[in-house]
Amino acid sequence: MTWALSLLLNNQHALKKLKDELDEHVGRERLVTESDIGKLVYLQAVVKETLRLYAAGPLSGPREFINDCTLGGYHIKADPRVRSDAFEFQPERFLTTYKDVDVKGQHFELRPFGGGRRSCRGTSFALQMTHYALATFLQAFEVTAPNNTQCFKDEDVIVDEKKIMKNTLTGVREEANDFSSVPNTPLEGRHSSEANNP
Ligand code: HEM
Repeated sequence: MTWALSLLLNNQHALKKLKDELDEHVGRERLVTESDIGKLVYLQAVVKETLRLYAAGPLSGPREFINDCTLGGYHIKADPRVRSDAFEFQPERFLTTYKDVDVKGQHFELRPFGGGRRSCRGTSFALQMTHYALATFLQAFEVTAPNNTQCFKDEDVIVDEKKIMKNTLTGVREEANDFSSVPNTPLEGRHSSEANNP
């Protein structure tokens, strides 16, 4: 969830596309439900692309091919040109070139949940919850980068993993929570702020 949000904030076009999809398929009169997820194909692509870039549990052993090699009869090139955009956040790849690739262990190029008999038992639950929580959060809140403008490369939102781990483990929050301006219901807040600026 953290990586998905930071990637979306650093790629505002993707954030807009995701919010447009929510507006189109769910609207603003009700909150998204789990039964909407199937229609939200861009949301699914965003989650896949996040899992591709930042595998939450790289337990199967992260690997990097720094030299050309042959493995099990397959020749593997250490050439970044094989997939030049590998480090780019491009959810669209899962709607086009890689549209049939899923994350459930059947496709060897993307296995954030592992594969085979010891693959993750929580795959379906984790995906359902990630889609649902991300969709609900984005539908209900306007998220912006700290400077409240579009992020550009030199001022990207940086996720400090060590700080997140420390805060998660100790339950510490960096900033004091000020809920005074939080509306009663998230959707109400979104509507009222937009009512002033239609
Ligand atoms: C995005 C969230 C998650 C990711 C990326 C993830 C990833 C993984 C990975 C890579 C493995 C090792 C698979 C292997 O050795 O081949 C694993 C194992 C496992 N995961 Fe997850 N997991 C997630 C969420 C969950 C959740 C929510 C649950 C339970 C509700 C869960 C339960 C398990 C269990 C029980 C195993 C051990 C399976 C075994 O060894 O037989 N995981 N997970």
